[in-house]
Amino acid sequence: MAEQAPEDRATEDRFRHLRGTAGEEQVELSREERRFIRRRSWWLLVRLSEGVRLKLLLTGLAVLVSQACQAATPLIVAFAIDWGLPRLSEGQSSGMWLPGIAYIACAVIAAVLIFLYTRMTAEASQQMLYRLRREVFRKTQQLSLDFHEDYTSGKVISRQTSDLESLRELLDGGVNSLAQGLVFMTFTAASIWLMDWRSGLLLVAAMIPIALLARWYQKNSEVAYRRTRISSARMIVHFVETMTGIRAVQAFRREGTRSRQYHRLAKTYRDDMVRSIGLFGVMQPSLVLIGNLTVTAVLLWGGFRVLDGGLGVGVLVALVLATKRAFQPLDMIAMFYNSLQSATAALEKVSGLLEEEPTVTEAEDPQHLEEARGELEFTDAEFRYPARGQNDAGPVVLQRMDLHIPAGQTVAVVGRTGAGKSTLAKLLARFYDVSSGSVKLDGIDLRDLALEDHHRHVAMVTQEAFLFSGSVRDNIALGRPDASEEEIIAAARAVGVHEFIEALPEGYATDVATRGGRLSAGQRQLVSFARAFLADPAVLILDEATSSLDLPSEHLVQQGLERLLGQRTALIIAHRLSTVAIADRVLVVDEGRIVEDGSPEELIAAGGYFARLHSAWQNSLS
Ligand SMILES: Nc1ncnc2c1ncn2[C@@H]1O[C@H](COP(=O)(O)OP(=O)(O)OP(=O)(O)O)[C@@H](O)[C@H]1O
Repeated sequence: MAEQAPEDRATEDRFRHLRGTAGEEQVELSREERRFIRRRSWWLLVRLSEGVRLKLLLTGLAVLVSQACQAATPLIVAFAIDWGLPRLSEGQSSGMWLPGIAYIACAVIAAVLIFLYTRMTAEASQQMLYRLRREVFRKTQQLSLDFHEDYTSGKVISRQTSDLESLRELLDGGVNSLAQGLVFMTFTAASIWLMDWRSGLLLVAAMIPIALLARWYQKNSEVAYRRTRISSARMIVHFVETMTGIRAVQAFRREGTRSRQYHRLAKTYRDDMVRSIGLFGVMQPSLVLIGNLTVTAVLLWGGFRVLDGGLGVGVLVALVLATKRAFQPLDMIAMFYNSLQSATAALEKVSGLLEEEPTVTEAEDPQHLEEARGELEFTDAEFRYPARGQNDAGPVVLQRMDLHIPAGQTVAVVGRTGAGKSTLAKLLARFYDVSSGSVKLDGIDLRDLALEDHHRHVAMVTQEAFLFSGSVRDNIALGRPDASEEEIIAAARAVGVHEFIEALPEGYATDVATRGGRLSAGQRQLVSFARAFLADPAVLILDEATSSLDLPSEHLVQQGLERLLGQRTALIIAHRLSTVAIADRVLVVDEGRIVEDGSPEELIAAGGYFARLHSAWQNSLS
């Protein structure tokens, strides 16, 4: 698999609890767990760098040469003072122009290379982020419904936004600063060694406390940043949930409670961030202090040696300059380290998400079905909802069901809430696969049917009748973007929504998200019927929720529905008995079993659950 680091089976089993998004909230990790997750994260980065590696190499080279040029400047100063000045005083002009030309050449080369590598880094890092954004989007769209029902859109949003932002900070500026800083420090340190090895020793001594400090920071900030990723995701989840459920929030006056919960989450995030940045706040000044103490030591020791005549003044000036400059990049490196820790925590989460695999997949060698009649068959079909992250699946929701629906039949499914009606629809739409037994369309097991053919032949119109921002026309043509204007209008006419659309401010071109294009629940339902009509599937599944409709529009929807059904096979999760009237057959589902099956008249005559439901409905009408 392209998205996974190559590893053996034993490792796979040992770290099952960290696979994919499982264990995402675990903050403290053992050494081995840490290594496993790190490997996955770095593997992702390596994969993303495909195609830009040459650019990265050239960037590295450009950084190397430009920093060498910059590090050479103190040497040129020393050369100018100790070699150039005496010659100049003897009247030789070469004492001035030789160091002058060398200095200018170094400055120009460095400037040109800095321009080049800044550009190349931006191109390489943006290319990597572009790939990652696309991958995260593609993956989250691909993942089956069980993943989304468990993971929530808030978490996906936090992966796609705040986590990728952390990575952007690192790739955009961080890597550049690190390469620049390291190369600059190495060259400057080398030039110090060349000028005076004793001062070089002081520099090496300074590396000891720096290494200890870095170790301390890494250990602590890793955990701290992991915490910030978790608290940031929780905050975003709460925000997204509140906004998507804003109607319920306002209807039940939950604003205060939701705000208080959000404040708590935002406070935790703030505290986690302060803790992480606080660690950086200790490391950075400590580095500056170590740097300044080293400069003082070089100055003092060098000063005494100048007095003794053991060191030239020019060399001492160059040494102090170089030592000061050698520590300058530490600031940048520390910042890099900080963004590295933050990005690594983000990368852990993103690489986990990319490791997830859809549970509903296409067979290796799928069967094709050009034209479908629409015959459906459930054989010994049992279903449990998968319990993600746990070993056992949930309780049995559908109990070994046998059901045959001939092509063209309209079947209404009724039953108590939680009986398993929607589950039946979800299995037909292949949002899930049965746990055992089979579901077949025209004799082909849905698991063996090519996904494209399944999508073409089986369409589901959901309760929410979701419309995407864009024109009414585009919304109708969702399942068949190549449909002609005439076909779109014909579909709208068929379900009886054409006149209404024509009356909109810009007709079919009206944007459904704008004020003039905002549609009522019934109108949205009709547009979604037109969409399904245009897609022309052999099997239509309707999870209808029309309780919000007033009577006239309910009548309109009813008419639209009848025209939509036509000769298709239809499974209607019926919440209103007026819909059941148009069904050829009614199934009463209870606790995952079909307990009554027959025409509406037969079931009324039989005097069971459906008969009671029907008489209650009759009473409510009279
Ligand atoms: N994603 C899920 N994960 C786990 N259990 C689920 C999930 N969705 C539904 N269930 C459970 O499966 C059972 C059947 O649910 P289903 O949605 O099919 O009922 P329904 O008959 O359509 O109910 P309603 O009329 O209220 O929509 C219920 O007990 C429910 O709690």
